[in-house]
This record gives sequence, structure tokens and C-alpha cells, in this order.
Amino acid sequence: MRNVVVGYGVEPVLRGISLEVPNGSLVAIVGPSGCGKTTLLRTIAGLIRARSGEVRLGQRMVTTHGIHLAPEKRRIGWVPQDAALFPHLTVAENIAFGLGGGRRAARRAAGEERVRHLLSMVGLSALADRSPAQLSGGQAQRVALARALASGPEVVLMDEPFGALDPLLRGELRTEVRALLAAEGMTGILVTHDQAEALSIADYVAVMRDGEILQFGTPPEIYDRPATPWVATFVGESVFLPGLWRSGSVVGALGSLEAEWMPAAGTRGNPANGASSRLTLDEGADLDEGAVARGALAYDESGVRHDRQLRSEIRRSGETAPMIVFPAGAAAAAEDVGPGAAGAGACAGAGGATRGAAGVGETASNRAVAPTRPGTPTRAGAPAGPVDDTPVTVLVRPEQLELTSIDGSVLAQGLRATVTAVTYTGHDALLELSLQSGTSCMARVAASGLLPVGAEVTVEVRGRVLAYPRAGD
Ligand SMILES: Nc1ncnc2c1ncn2[C@@H]1O[C@H](COP(=O)(O)OP(=O)(O)OP(=O)(O)O)[C@@H](O)[C@H]1O
Repeated sequence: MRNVVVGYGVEPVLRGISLEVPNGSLVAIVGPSGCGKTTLLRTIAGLIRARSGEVRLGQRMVTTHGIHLAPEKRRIGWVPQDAALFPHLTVAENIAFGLGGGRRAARRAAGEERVRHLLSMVGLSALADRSPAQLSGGQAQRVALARALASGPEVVLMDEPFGALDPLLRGELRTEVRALLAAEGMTGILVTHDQAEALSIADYVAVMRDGEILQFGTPPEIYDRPATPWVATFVGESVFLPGLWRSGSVVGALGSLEAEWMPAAGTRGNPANGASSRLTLDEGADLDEGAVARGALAYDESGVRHDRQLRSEIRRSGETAPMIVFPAGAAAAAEDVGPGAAGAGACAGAGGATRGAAGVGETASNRAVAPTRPGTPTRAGAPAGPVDDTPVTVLVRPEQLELTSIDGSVLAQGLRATVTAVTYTGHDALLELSLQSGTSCMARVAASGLLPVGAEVTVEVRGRVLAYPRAGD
């Protein structure tokens, strides 16, 4: 999908979403409640009309300007959260319903080879004649999945399909679903509230917030290199510490740590409404002369990625394009700035309005809104780091901290800390630590290496950490 804008009222719920799901892969969509996950699925299914943008299924354009293919013609399977089986049809008839033709046709087709095959795939051959009321939650979800697969759809959309199940069954079923989709060669899109589930089941994860995709990548890309501190916190436990950037390292409470610069979305430093600035576009941007880009990932010369509220008018194509930027929804028009008129990184301030602001419903012709291809670098063109001594925020995952108990020894070398709290989770534990400097942080240790509250330890950081622009600077 490309630059898809969807809304129920005046304000859009999906604000120019671009997402390319590789054929045959399983993509998990995660994000806080109300960010638009279900709306995204409904848009792909054709249950809601997009205001603008395109949806393509394989080679078929199903949504574009003036075209809205009906849901039943999209060849999409849908697995809802609550199975939603027909109570007066048997298990086999419910699955046969997915072949199309309504209930009567379903009753006739219940014994067909395809239905028997699906029953056996989901392990329910023995329950073919049962009514849905006689099924457990997990069995009902299996029937819903088989029904969704029945007609051989290109894409299977799953909206929290395991939400109502207990953790054990959830784990079992998600492994089965993955195997079933792979066996049928189908593409799957799964909405889940469970970040761990997304990271463990999916080939790719899309992290959504406020109607936009903040990051799209493989599970290790999302967990190990989150695009912003918010994404880092959303997908796993995170320790954030202040520090100063020093050419590839960050100096802070944990000493000098090898660091990678992550030019994340800035909260400040965005040009004022109507201001002009020279920004570097994400790699993959393919802009025509005069194209309108909304929500483009764009970096200014200090490496700060400007936030997703940017709406920009591109004045020329190329790697570096002068843009006029203003927050989404702003009514003000942008100053007309010709190519090269804005100085590098300069904000010229609001000026005379000679061109109108882009309408919310317009179609952008760029591919820079979100990484559209797995593996597409999201920070292409970003500098290797800010100037030395720039204040940054460092992300350390708790499992990066290696603790050594010093058992009261005054001779122990290294950074010292005291365990102040322990959260035991069975396979491992999270320890809260107070460093000698008074800074707090968190370490994950194997349950066998559990230390009591009050234990004295030395702390070492394994691997490189990520450094983000410090919010508020
Ligand atoms: N039919 C509707 N009419 C009006 N507003 C709606 C409708 N459906 C959803 N919304 C609003 O659109 C926004 C996105 O809703 P959506 O259900 O897509 O979010 P979600 O991320 O799936 O949430 P959750 O995780 O809680 O299911 C919410 O603010 C919601 O209130």
C-alpha cells in the first residue's frame, strides 16, 4: 500500500501509510490501542474506503483514485479475534462457507476434498460434525483460520486471532498458523497486542503509532535497532541514560561505550510552521518535480530526523531537496522557496504564502514515507554522528549488562552498583541497580545467576549501544 489515508471523521486515522508486504511472508502489526491497526486491515480488505492512496494485492490494484474493489472480489481471508463462527453450521460447514456461495452451498460442500484437507490441516478431522458451541476457544480459532484459507486467498488478514486464548494455547496456535500459511504459500498480516508474539512469529514487524508506521523491519532489526526511543520501549525493556557523544562513543554513567548514532525523530528542531529547510530524504525516495510528500522521513544536517507530522512540498528530485515543511493539519500555506534558496539546515521562518498547503486527501508520489522494502535502510544519508560533546540519550537493553558479584571485596575493579530490586520471571530476572553515581539502570540475568537485593556488583556493558538525539535539546 502506498500513501493510504483513511478516516472515519474529519481527522484521518491512517495518515499516509506506505507498506510493502513481501509475497509469502508473515507481517505483524503492533502498536498501542487506537493507533489504527484494525483500520489498516479493514482498508486492505476493502471494508472501508481510503480517502487517498493505493492498495495493491500482488499485481492487482484494488484501491486507487476512483477505484474500490468490493471486499468479496479481493481474494482475502479474514480471521477475527473471536472466531465468529456460524452457530447453526457444523465445523465442516463453517469451513466450507469460506469457499463462497452462502450457507446452502456450504452445507453441500462440507464433504468436499478441499474441506477435508483443511480439517486435517488444522487437526480437526474428528470434529467435522460438531457445532461451534461444542468447541474450545483454540479449536474455534482453528476453524476460523481454515475458513479463511478455504478459497485459497492471496492474503490472510488476522485481527488479534489469539487474543482470547491462554498463553500455552496461544503459543501452540501461532506456531501452527505460521506453518499453515507457509504450507499454503500465503501472505499473512497479523495484528497483535503482544510484542513478544510479533517478534517471535513474524518475518517482518510494522510498529504503528497515531496512524503511521514508525518502523518496518525484521524482528532483530526492530529490537536491536529501534528507529526511536519510543519504538525501543514499545518492543522491549529499555534503559535510557544521558551521555555525551564522542566520535563513535558515548560517555556517561556507564563509562565510555561504543555507540551507533540513531538520528531519530526529533521533538524539537522541527522547522516552524511555514519555514523552509534543506532536508535529506530517505533512500528510496523517488520524487518527481513538484511532487507532494507527506510524512517523509527526512533528516536535517545535524542528523535529526524530523517527525512524522511533517508535510513537505518537494521542489525538485534528487538526494537533497529543498522542502517547505509544516505540521500536518496546519492551515497555513508554505513559503515559496526555489531550488537552492534555503541555506543548508537553515530555517527561514514563516513567510509570504504563494503556494497552498497540500490537502490531506492528495496523493503523494514518493516512497519515502515508511521503509517500503524489508531491509531498506531507514537512515540512509544520515551522518555518522553529531559533533563531539552533543548530549545524547543512550539505549541499553537490560541483557547487555553483565554483572559480577563482588561479595564485599574492596579490591574489585570496574563500575560498581548495588541491586535495589529484583523481578523474578522464572527463566530470568530483571534486577534494578543503583550505580555509585546514583544513576539507576536495569539488568537481565539468568534465574540461576539471581542476586539478592543489597548485593554489590560490578557492571560491564556488552556490545554497542544506540545513541539518539536527546529529547528537549
Ligand atoms: N467505525 C468507526 N467510527 C469512528 N471511529 C472509529 C471507528 N472505528 C475505529 N475508529 C477510531 O479510529 C481509531 C483507530 O481505531 P482502530 O480500531 O483501527 O485502532 P486499533 O489500533 O486497532 O485499536 P485496538 O488495538 O484497541 O483494537 C480509534 O481512535 C477509533 O476510535
